[in-house]
Amino acid sequence: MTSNPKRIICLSGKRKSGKDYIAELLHATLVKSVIIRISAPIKQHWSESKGLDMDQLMSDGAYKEKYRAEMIVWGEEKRAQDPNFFCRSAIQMFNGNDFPIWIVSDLRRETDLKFFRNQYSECVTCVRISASTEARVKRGFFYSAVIDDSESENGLDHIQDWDLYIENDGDPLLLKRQLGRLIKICEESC
Ligand SMILES: Nc1ncnc2c1ncn2[C@@H]1O[C@H](COP(=O)(O)OP(=O)(O)OP(=O)(O)O)[C@@H](O)[C@H]1O
Ligand SMILES: C[C@@](O)(CCOP(=O)(O)O)CC(=O)O
Repeated sequence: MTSNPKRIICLSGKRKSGKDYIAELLHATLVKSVIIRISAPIKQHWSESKGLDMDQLMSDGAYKEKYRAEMIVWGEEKRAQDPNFFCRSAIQMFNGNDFPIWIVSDLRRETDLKFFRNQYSECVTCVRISASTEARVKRGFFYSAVIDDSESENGLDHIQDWDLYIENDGDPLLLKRQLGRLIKICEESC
């Protein structure tokens, strides 16, 4: 029987706020961690059914932006049948139960937040990452109503009880200090 996970860090924030960047920084320090990407099963389905490049869909380049709106629609159809489908699939896909620390890199919807807070209430830390529009634009963000006014981007805007907030506007010292708090929480849990 597995006693994992010991700690789950759930990251949320708008696109280009730095969720993946921060997930990677945490993962590099926390040797017993795995990054779980809720979007990965969606991208896997898209790469397989449409012949798209999975590596590019998973990366931070412009390629995935071409397909984002369509992937959102497809994902929402699946979620309407089973809201937790992608959370469960992603945990399985990344072999979550083999790792004590999970870094969930992309909470976007209230159903995602509730899934982790309800299923793993004793060990979950939910983090909201923010970045100025200016910083996000420098990282490749451009406004598109169909994406940026949708639940995928705004589904967690109303949440007030985040366990921790991270400002990721490009100040490396501030970021280091904020990540230090998360790393401590993880180390104390193992
Ligand atoms: N603090 C930072 N310093 C330097 N580069 C950064 C920082 N934060 C993010 N970036 C860069 O900005 C780009 C976008 O960041 P990232 O992919 O982490 O955002 P995201 O929130 O995961 O976006 P998306 O929702 O589109 O996946 C990446 O190229 C990343 O390396
Ligand atoms: C389609 C979608 O999963 C793409 C997310 O890609 P990323 O986390 O921004 O790399 C967004 C969504 O599910 O709403």
